Amino acid sequence: MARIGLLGGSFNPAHRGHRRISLAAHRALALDEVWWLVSPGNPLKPKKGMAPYEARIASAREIARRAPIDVSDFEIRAGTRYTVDTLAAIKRRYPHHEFIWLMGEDTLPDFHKWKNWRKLAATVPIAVLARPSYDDDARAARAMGWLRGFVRPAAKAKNWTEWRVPAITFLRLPPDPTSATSLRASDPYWYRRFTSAEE
Ligand SMILES: Nc1ncnc2c1ncn2[C@@H]1O[C@H](COP(=O)(O)OP(=O)(O)OP(=O)(O)O)[C@@H](O)[C@H]1O
Ligand SMILES: O=C(O)c1ccc[n+]([C@@H]2O[C@H](COP(=O)([O-])O)[C@@H](O)[C@H]2O)c1
Repeated sequence: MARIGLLGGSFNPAHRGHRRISLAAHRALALDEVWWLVSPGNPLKPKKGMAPYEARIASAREIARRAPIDVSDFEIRAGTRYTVDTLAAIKRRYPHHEFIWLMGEDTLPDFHKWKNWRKLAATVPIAVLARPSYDDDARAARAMGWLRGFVRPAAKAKNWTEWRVPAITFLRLPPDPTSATSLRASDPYWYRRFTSAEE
């Protein structure tokens, strides 16, 4: 049974923060691998400003080099956009793997807007990864009203495969302030490096 952490994201572009949190989660959760699921399009984010898929996946491959991280276009192949659908499809496709959903603290305040988020939380355990300056918002998140009853101690996080779902744990990882938003602000045309000249 391979133990896989799934980090879904826009990766617009991928950055050092993604790599650091993935490596820290790899250790904290005793994972075999982290899979970066590069999203064809986050249903809650505007399309405007989203670089081509090809560039986002290429940037992810560059950042993930020589790490136990696999960059995946699973959502393109499965035709899924919503995480709850992706998780159902990935569990069907890999019945012998154990999966845990990884998400940064900044995604928790909007988690109650995700499609069937309670069902999602009942599909795989969730590990929330610390992100500088987002911890108060995360604790106060609307979804936490329901999820609070399912919190598991980070000290026992390596036992996640034994948890009955829903289960959510908060990992206090070394903080990394990097964000794709600030990278785009300093280099709006970053994706040109990754797209073919003909385009
Ligand atoms: N520095 C970081 N610390 C903790 N979690 C992070 C960090 N950067 C990204 N994440 C998490 O990784 C996942 C994918 O993030 P995403 O690709 O949206 O990058 P981002 O930097 O948050 O992008 P943007 O600034 O465009 O919103 C999300 O769950 C996000 O919370
Ligand atoms: O399923 C949903 O309704 C849903 C709504 C918003 C975001 N997500 C997922 O959350 C992950 C993080 O997205 P992002 O754009 O913040 O990097 C990515 O895998 C998205 O597909 C999923």
